[in-house]
Amino acid sequence: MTEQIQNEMNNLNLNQNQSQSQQNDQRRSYIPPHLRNRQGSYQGSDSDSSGSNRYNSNFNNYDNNSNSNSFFRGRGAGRSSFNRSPRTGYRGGRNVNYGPRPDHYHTGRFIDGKQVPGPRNDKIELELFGAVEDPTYQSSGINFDNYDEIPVEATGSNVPDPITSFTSPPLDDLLLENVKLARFTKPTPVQKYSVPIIAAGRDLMACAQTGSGKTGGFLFPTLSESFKNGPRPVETPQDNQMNSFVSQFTSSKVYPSILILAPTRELVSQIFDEAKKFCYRSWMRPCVVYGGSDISSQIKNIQRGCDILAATPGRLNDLLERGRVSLKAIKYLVLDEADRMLDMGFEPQIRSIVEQNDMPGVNDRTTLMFSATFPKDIQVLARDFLKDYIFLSVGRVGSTSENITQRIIYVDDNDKNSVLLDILSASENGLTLIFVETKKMADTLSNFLILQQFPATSIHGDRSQSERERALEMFRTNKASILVATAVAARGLDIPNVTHVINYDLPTDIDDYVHRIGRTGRAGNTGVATAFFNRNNRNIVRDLIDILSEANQEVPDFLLTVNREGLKPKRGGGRTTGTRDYRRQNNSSNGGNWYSNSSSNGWNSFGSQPSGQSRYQKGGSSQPLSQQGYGNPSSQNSWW
Ligand SMILES: Nc1ncnc2c1ncn2[C@@H]1O[C@H](COP(=O)(O)OP(=O)(O)OP(=O)(O)O)[C@@H](O)[C@H]1O
Repeated sequence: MTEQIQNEMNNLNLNQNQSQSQQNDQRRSYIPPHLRNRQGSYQGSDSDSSGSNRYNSNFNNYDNNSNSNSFFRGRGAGRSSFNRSPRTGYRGGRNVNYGPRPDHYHTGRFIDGKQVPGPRNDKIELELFGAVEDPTYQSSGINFDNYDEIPVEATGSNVPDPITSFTSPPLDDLLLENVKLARFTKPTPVQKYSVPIIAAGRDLMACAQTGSGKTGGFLFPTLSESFKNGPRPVETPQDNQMNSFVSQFTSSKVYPSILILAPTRELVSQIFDEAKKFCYRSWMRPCVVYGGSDISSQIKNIQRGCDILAATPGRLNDLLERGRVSLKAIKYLVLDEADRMLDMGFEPQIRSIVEQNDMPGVNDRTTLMFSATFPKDIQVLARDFLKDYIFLSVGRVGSTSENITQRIIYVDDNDKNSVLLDILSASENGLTLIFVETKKMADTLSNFLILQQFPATSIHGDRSQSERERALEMFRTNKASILVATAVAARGLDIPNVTHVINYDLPTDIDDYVHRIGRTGRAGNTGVATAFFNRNNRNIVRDLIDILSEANQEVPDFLLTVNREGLKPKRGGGRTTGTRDYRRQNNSSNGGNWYSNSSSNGWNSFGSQPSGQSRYQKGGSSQPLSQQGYGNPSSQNSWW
C-alpha cells in the first residue's frame, strides 16, 4: 500500500517524464463543472507539468515527512524525555513522599499528605499549551458562549448545584493554574455540572454534544481531588516483609489511581495529551497504552510511574494478564465514549477489567461515563457498573450541535466521486474529513483523490499504527488537508480547523452519524457537514429527519419523500438513542427517591430506579482476553 502511494506520488512529481504525463493526463480527465470554461483556474486536469498545480508542494511535504511518525507532535505529547531511573516500590498513603517524578512536565511531589507543585518552566508550557496563535491547538470559537443557552437536565437523587466559574474550591489551585494556561476562561455546561457531582463523590452518566468539553468534564474533578488527597493507600508486595520473595518478581507492577478507557488508540492518545496538560507540575504521571504498538516499551514507560492510565481495553487486559498493572488503587473509573465501550464489541473486555481483576467494587470507587449518545439499552446495561448515579444531559441526548450546518445531498452511488470532486474543488480553507464505510473504500477513495491531485491521506483499522499516526499528523498539520476515514475516526477526535465533514457513505446507525459530524463545529467553532444520501440509506431516513429538525437544519424534500415510500413504521418509532435518563421513562416501580435538576425549566420529578437485565450475556469466551483481539477495532469490526 505504502509503495503504491509512493508510486502515485512519484507520478505527481514535478519532473515527471512524458509518458507519465500522458498517462496522468488521461487519468486526470475530470474538471469540476463550476470550474469548466475557466482558463487557468484549475490545474488538476490537463495541467502542464510545470508544477503550477496547487497541491504538488503538499505532496512533496507528505513524501518528505514519511519518517516523521509522531502522532503526538504539536499537541505537547511525544516530546517527553523519560531519562531518569524508573520508580519502583510504589506505596499508597498520605505520608509518603512521591517524587521526584521522571518526566520534565510533572515535577511535583506528594509529601506528608500534601501536594508540593514543581516549578514553572516557560519551555514546557509552550510545549504543552502552545502559543496563542498556533493553529494546531484548538481555541474556542465565536459560538462558545451559546453553550450557556443549551438546556441541561440532571436527574437522580440529591443533585449538587452546578458551578458557574472555575474556582477553588471545588477545584484545586494547581489545576486552576493549568486551566488558565490552557486558556479556558469558563466551564462548558457539562463541566459546570460534572465538577460538583464528581467532587461530591457521585457516580455519573453524562451525555453532552460532541466537542463540548467532556474530557475536561472528567479530568478536572478527578485530578483536583487526587492532587489534594494523593493516591489511595494500598498494600503492595513491597510493603509485606513476609512476601519479599514475591516482591522480586512483582515490583514492576503499577497502581494507577485513575483509569480511563476509550475505544481507539487515537482517542486514548488524545486523552493522554489532555491529562499531561492538566497534570503539569503535579505529583501525577499520566500514561497511555494501546494495541498495535510495542508492548515492552509501554511496560517500560508505565514502570516509570503511572498514576493516570488511558487505555484501550484489549491492551489493558494484556497488561493485567501479564501482572504489570494492578487496579486495586483505582479511585476513578472513566468510560469515555461509554455507549461504544459497552456495546457488544467491548462489553466482555470491560467486564473482565472491572469485575475479574482487583479493582475496588462499585461502592468503593467512583464510576463515570461520558458520551454524546446513550441508547436506552446501553443505559440499562451501564447500571451494572454504577451506583446511585446522576444522569446528566446537555441538550437532548444524542442531539447535534447547532454550530454544525448540516447539508444532505441526493447522490446516486455512481455519481459520488464526481460530486465529491466538485465539493472539494470549491472548498478553500480548512481540513476536510471524509467518512466511508469500508477500509478498502478508504484506500480506494484516497488514492483516487491523490490521482486527482488533492492532498489526501487515509486512516482505518488495517493501516499500521505508525501509518495511522502519520496520517493524522499530516492531517492535523494541514500537510494533507483531506483525510478519508472509516468509523475508527468517528469518535472523540479533536482536531482543530476541521471545517468540513463529508459522509460519502452514510452510516447505518444515526448515533454514528452524530459522532462523525461532531469532528467539526467544536468548542464553539462553526463547521459544515455534508452527507451523500440515496435510497440505499433509507434505513436511516427517519432518524436523519429527526436529527435535522432538532438542530433547526433544513430538511430536504427528498428525505420526506423517501421516508414516505413504503417504509414500515418502526416499532416504538424513532431513534434507539434514549431522549433522556431512561429511569424517568421507567419510574413506576419504587426503590429510592430521585429527582431532577434542570437549568432550563426548573423541572422536578420523583421516581425510582428500576431494576433490569442486561441484554448482553455476562462473561465471554474462555480464550484469554488479550488473544481475542479486544481493543483493536479492526478485529472487532472488519469494516473499520
Ligand atoms: N472550558 C473550556 N473552554 C474552552 N475550550 C474548552 C473548554 N473545555 C474544553 N475545551 C476545548 O473544547 C474542545 C472539545 O473538547 P472535548 O474534546 O473534551 O469535547 P468532547 O465533548 O469530549 O467531544 P466528543 O464528543 O467529540 O468526544 C477541545 O479542544 C478542548 O480543549
